[in-house]
Amino acid sequence: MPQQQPVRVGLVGFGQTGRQIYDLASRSNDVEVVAIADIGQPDILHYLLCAETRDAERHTLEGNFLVNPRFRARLMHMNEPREMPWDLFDVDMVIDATGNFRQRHFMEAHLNNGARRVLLRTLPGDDIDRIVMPGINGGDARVEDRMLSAGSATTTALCLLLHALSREFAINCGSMTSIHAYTSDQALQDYAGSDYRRSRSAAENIIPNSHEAGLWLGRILPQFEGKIVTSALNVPIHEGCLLDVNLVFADSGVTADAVNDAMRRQASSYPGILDVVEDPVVSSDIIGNAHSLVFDTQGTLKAGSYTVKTLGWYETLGHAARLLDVVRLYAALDQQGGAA
Ligand SMILES: NC(=O)c1ccc[n+]([C@@H]2O[C@H](COP(=O)([O-])OP(=O)(O)OC[C@H]3O[C@@H](n4cnc5c(N)ncnc54)[C@H](O)[C@@H]3O)[C@@H](O)[C@H]2O)c1
Repeated sequence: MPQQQPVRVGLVGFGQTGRQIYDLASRSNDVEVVAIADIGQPDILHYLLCAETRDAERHTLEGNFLVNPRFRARLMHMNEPREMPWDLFDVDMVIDATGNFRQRHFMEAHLNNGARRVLLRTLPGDDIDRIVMPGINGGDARVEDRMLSAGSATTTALCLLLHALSREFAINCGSMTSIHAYTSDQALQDYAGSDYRRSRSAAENIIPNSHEAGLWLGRILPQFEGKIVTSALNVPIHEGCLLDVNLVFADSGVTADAVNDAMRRQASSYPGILDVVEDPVVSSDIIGNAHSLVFDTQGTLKAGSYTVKTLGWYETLGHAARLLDVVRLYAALDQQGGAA
């Protein structure tokens, strides 16, 4: 059997998510990051990587290359998708981890420059080929897909909860609030931004925010199209997010214990992706956890006849891990079907 070549990834954006993807790939045996485009200076990007990772000495900067024991990645100081020369690096998948290039025309620019596929770290801004979540709708992926999104960390956590519970119960509708760590697009001090509340200091406030998960849910789980409303509260913590979901069940007999038991049973169907915690954890306990949802059995409460409230934890590391899972999913499809 011929040895399978590592999948070659190009990264756009070496921020929190980009660095997590790079570090995870450097510890894998099947994915290589071969080129990275970012507006940051190479020495600063290397410094940030080393500040956040364990075994920082594994990552060195050699000229314009970030080097680790498994591969070398060319750092490219550029900011326009149409200028990024993916053909020079024989890139299988470009991962956009900036959140800035969610429209089709940006994704087409990466494809025109030689990338075989493009994967967004965020929900898309336009209609694209597929929003893919391994373990949830990975079976729908097609070898001809080119423009992809892995959703977002919050969307994945919500989809996992709905996917797992709907295997055991009928769910009529619900609401989700993500109690979310602040993100780098928020201002530390009050600063005029894209909307009123997001112009207020992230370090000092609980900031109510919209969330697009509900708009795209039907593309991932068609049975929930238009049934779940979604929003966020951005809070002054650096990392660790909490998903608060109220679900209205069709059957009044569904108890909090039944929901917890179902999640305990279902967790084994999503290895490495969904976990269940029985301990009284708080947000900092979840940092470094690569699951996309850690369901909290102590948070489950029943209200009235049909409504059950649930809590679940997640952090961006889980999303970085899922992005690499999508890369692997398409590599396996290419392997089975021959690269299109
Ligand atoms: N981290 C989260 O919890 C979270 C949650 C939801 C959404 N998001 C969004 O996802 C995106 C990525 O998240 P992150 O936390 O990794 O962000 P980040 O700010 O840490 O990283 C973004 C990186 O992209 C680079 N960049 C920006 N514009 C660029 C351009 N034109 N060309 C090349 N590089 C460019 C920046 O220099 C930075 O290194 C952001 O839009 C963020 O708002 C993040």
